[in-house]
Amino acid sequence: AQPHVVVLATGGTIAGAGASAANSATYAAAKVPVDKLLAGLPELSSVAKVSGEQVFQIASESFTNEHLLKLGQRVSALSKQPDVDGIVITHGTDTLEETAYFLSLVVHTTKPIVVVGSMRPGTALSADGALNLYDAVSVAASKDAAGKGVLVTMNDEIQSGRDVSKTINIKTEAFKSQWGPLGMVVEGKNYWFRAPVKRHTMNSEFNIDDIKALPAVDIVYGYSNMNTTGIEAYGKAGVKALVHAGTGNGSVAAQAVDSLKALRAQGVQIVRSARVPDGFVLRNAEQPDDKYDWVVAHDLRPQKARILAMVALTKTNDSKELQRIFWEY
Ligand SMILES: NC(=O)CC[C@H](N)C(=O)O
Repeated sequence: AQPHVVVLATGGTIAGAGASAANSATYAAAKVPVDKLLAGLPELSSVAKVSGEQVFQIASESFTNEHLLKLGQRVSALSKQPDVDGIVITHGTDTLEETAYFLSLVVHTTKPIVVVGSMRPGTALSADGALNLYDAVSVAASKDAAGKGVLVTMNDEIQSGRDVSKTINIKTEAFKSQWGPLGMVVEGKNYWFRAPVKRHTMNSEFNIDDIKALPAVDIVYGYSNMNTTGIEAYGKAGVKALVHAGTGNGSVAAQAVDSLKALRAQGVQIVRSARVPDGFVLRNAEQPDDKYDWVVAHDLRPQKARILAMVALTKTNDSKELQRIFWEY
């Protein structure tokens, strides 16, 4: 029998519609319902038995923690169904990487989970959504995609949901990872070149089935002439961890160091990340993390560090444990 793939639709440009075929950038996201998306792609029937569910119909910049929890719970429930072989999530590209990383941390399954979006609406010339979705379904339907964590199929590539980020807001070649794609998908066949080594899905100590709420974790951005208003406001608002998107190797302005130390003294976890797109933050370089009891974000960009900090804080508020988790995931 054909593999059964469930497509969970959440909105984004892959469900977008513009006024004319020349509108590649000006259009409304989250318009086309999942049934119509699937009906427009009859080629899927040769790859898998596909069923669709409309979970949300939103632009991904409006995703909240409640959306993450609801989606995670649905993916987890489906992954336990013996009649489901793989799951695809259609998603806006703006925060797609955050959702993909979240799912890779909390869903316990070896079944393929693939998150997919598009850069142009289906109404545009050279729309990319149809092929991206076809690739997502074919990867989700394939046995060789099992146990590789949550994947992202964009632009013929199979990326690790942990590593990949949106790097440009115009071209279809938008999703990149400094560590490279895991493989490519061409005409329904997967070509693998590497596998992730960080803990995910079946090997994660976190499980969506045990997570009822996510703690408040926010991000402050580092820049010259930085002021400390934001740091202090987040502290007053009761944030549980604050991610600092530092300059260079996660460096922190002197006045911000004082504010962050004061927050740490109140029990807030400080996660030192970097605003540069690539590389990774070294512990005790640029700032004495041991002395200040701060955590470094390893190679996670600020928005991904926020996701991991939220998930980790559901289990521990010990800074040494948090740092271990940041090295391992
Ligand atoms: N290319 C896109 O999907 C961007 C559309 C919208 N801002 C979203 O993220 O949902």
